[in-house]
Amino acid sequence: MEQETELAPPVRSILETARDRPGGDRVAVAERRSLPAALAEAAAEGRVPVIAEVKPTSPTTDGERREDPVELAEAMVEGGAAALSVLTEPTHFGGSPDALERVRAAVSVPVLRKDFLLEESHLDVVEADLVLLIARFLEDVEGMVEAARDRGFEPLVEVHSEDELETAIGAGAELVGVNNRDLAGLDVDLETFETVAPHAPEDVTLIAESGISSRADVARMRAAGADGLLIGSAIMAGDVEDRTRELTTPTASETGTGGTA
Ligand SMILES: O=P(O)(O)OC[C@@H](O)[C@@H](O)c1c[nH]c2ccccc12
Repeated sequence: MEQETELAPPVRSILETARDRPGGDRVAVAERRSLPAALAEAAAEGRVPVIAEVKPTSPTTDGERREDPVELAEAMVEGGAAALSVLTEPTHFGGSPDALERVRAAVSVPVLRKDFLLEESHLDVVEADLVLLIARFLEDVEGMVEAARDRGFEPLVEVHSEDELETAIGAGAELVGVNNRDLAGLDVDLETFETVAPHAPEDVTLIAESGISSRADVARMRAAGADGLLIGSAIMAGDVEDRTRELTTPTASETGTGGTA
């Protein structure tokens, strides 16, 4: 794990509170919904495979969306989202395990639990189809990958560099998210995905995370090899259904009919 002094102050504070948050009783998912299958299905139906994120607020967002997360989630699915991500971090993102539980009961697409999970017991707070594991914050990525699978949750291992990608692959990750946002400075650069993606083995499902805000960004990440795109702020910033529909509609270059994004 990196020196935490290198991290942006909000991220340090998130980690401090995450460490102290209680674990739960062991929960296991009854029937897991497959992310790769959902992404492939969306693509086969002519939609860009997007994981839309219910993210009420964040350290880099002004204000907070206070609607019922279930309403937001249903609007995202209506707008064409292949899967959903739900923040469960309460102090900096306005999330909750309860929101995830209710969203998962209301929709039939796979749902990712988005949080800063630092130890095994944190996995036991709520059921999800997928859990985010941030390589940078874990000493034993492989241990957490196994602990997640053991409970029936598929791990999505988040990386930000080629080194972390190697760690993730070495730990047995089959789903890898490349975060375009640097958790040290919180700045976003889509080149991160473009730089890291070519080093991933073919059989890994690759997700481009963060900073995707237009159809041009979507086309750029798809061209760089993203099997799926994780989009939060750009969808949460407007009418959620309309924004999701816009970002899941392929540009001419992606449908192969020519033209540019
Ligand atoms: O809102 P954006 O820029 O579309 O990003 C979504 C998602 O990638 C981002 O919320 C995220 C990626 N990794 C994280 C880890 C923790 C908290 C949040 C995140």
